Amino acid sequence: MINTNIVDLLKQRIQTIPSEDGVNVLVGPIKLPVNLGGETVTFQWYCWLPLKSDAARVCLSNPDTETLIEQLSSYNLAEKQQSSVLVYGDFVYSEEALIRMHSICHTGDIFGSKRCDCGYQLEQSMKMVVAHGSGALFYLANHEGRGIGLFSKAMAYLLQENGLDTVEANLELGFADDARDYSDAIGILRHLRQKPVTLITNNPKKLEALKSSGMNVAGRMPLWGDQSEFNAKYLRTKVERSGHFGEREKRRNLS
Ligand SMILES: Nc1nc2c(ncn2[C@@H]2O[C@H](COP(=O)(O)OP(=O)(O)OP(=O)(O)O)[C@@H](O)[C@H]2O)c(=O)[nH]1
Repeated sequence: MINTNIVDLLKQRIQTIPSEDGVNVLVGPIKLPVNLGGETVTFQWYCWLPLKSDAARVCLSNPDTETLIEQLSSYNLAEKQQSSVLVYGDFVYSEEALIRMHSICHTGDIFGSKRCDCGYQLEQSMKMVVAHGSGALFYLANHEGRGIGLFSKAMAYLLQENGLDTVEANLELGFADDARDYSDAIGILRHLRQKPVTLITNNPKKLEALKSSGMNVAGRMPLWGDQSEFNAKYLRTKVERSGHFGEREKRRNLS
């Protein structure tokens, strides 16, 4: 039996959002002051928990906070990763908002690896959202290595050290070049905002996923930078083999 005060406190910030194959339980907003290039910027942070099949059925038939809290410890969540989103400004009502769907990169985002441009893109896109005045950064935790997972990415790196490019390495290990799915994140985005969004990306697949969901996409903002001898081949492969928009392709206004 959970203390009723605890349940009352949490239930105001917990929502259940139907997804393609279950539900996403969204918790937030939570005030999050962030050090962004030496300045403290306050975001509103939300985290979501995808529940599929049985767990989703239980949650849908009995969507109360007490049941959720009781079941939490059985989900073994520290062994899995949950995605989250940092929201900035008047996200519901602002006429324009910048969105970044950032795929987790343990090596680039946490260690600052220069083999890719992920760490740079993460910090830069947060700065862009803040400078714009309204937007959101989705941090997608089930996207590591374009969906192959961290351990497999480590194996892919070894293959790349022996001459394979990013696409070839993924394929040789039996994966698709890009196995990422955006549907849960898009469901959360649509829950948080209906007005148009501009997506920060060089990846046409992200843009297409958002547009085909019915989301109102006003345009695209490119994000290139932090190029070095260490990531030159990686960046070239993105454009030449994965179909990313090149650096010289102008930002697109889709409206
Ligand atoms: N398999 C694999 N994944 C990588 C490698 N380097 C970075 N990644 C992953 O690639 C993902 C980022 O994808 P990118 O193709 O760099 O960029 P994108 O997200 O498709 O496009 P942008 O929105 O323009 O950044 C992250 O999940 C990284 O972990 C690599 O060498 N091999």
